[in-house]
Amino acid sequence: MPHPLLIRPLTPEAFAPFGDVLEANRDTMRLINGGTTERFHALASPDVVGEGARVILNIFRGQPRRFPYHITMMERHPLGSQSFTPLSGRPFLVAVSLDEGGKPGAPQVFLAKAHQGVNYHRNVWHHPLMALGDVSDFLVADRDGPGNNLEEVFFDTPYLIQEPAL
Ligand SMILES: NC(=O)N[C@@H](O)C(=O)O
Ligand code: NI
Repeated sequence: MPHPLLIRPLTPEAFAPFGDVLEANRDTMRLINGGTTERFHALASPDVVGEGARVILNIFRGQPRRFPYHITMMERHPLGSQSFTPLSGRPFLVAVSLDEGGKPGAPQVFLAKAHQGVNYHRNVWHHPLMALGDVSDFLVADRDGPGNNLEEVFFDTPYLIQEPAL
């Protein structure tokens, strides 16, 4: 029987064990360009390791997930962080897990608003991109370079997510 999961609002505090929330946080704001631009400075810092590693920027075009949705696996990137910033003006789902002896614990699911992105810290368990509603584009900063940067674990019993109330 799948384990049902609740969906929580995405906040910097709740997401802190897993990474950073990318949003126009006034505490980070500095006026630039003669006062014509607000710079929300250093919301996160990409982290890539290994000889020949580099930070790259990508666009991911995600198909919307259908519900009820089963989380059957989680992944992590041991060699680099990975961030997702929505470009299509729609919210999306974020699922992350604490590490339990090298395996992902129960997923924690957050609803990211259309103006919120996330930066998964290096080696943090997360579910692949979960777009909502329609095909959605995301700006993704992650790692390119040699070495295996993907570890996947499949759960014995899936977890169940019901359609989020948007
Ligand atoms: N595989 C890939 O590049 N995407 C995943 O890492 C993901 O988190 O969506
Ligand atoms: Ni990933």
